[in-house]
Amino acid sequence: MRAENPVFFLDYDGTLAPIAQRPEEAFPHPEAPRVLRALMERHPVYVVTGRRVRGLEPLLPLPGLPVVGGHGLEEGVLFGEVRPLFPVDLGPLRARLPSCPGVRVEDKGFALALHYRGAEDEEKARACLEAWLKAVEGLLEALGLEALPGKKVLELKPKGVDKGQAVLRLLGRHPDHTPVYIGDDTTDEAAFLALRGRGLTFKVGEGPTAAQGRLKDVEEVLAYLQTYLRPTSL
Ligand SMILES: O=P(O)(O)OC[C@H]1O[C@H](O[C@H]2O[C@H](CO)[C@@H](O)[C@H](O)[C@H]2O)[C@H](O)[C@@H](O)[C@@H]1O
Repeated sequence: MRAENPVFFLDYDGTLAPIAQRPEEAFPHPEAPRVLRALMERHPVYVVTGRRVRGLEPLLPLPGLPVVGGHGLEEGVLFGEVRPLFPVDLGPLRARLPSCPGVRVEDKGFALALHYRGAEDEEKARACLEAWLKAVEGLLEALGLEALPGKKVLELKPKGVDKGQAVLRLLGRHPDHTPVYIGDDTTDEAAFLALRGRGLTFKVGEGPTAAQGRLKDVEEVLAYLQTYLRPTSL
């Protein structure tokens, strides 16, 4: 399945980079920088990630690559300007962080990611986070925040901002293009739903999804993207 005149929306973790034990160790597939550079010369390309835009720079050395960070909370280009899109105050939540053994806090400024990957007992850490979530329900409501579960992570971020909304905003800038969205996580489902009937969507890996197609792993993602680098037959 290949789109004519595509605009690419690519998730990072689990899509361009295999999942790693810690966020800072999630290096892209060795082919990813070359393929992305070549794609960018031919078509519009955006990375749509839950990470901070700046957080991608040490991993993906592609100056000028457009990135939507924080599931739509900020937008910019790698090694260039980045602008926040929504106001957020996480101060009161920072004062109520959970004390769950093995849970690591990634403070992105506009969102908190509570990671339990690698905890000695991941299930216990997840259950502890659930209990904490119940305890801070009222505070989240008052701050206009919501919890977004991802791969062994629970993210607290402003309500109503998601990759679906982000991708529709970006697509508005490319009205004559066909969106191709590839992602692996539950957080990508909002984009799959938003793009229903408008382009091509691919879920990476197993699990229920609203995407139309499936790619087995990061290796298959790169192989698929490379099909857009071959000359088309006349
Ligand atoms: O939207 P994405 O590009 O998929 O980013 C989602 C989150 O990715 C990172 O966490 C995930 O990947 C880590 C590295 O592989 C892994 O250790 C962790 O368990 C995953 O949840 C990142 O740290 C988060 O900020 C992103 O929101």
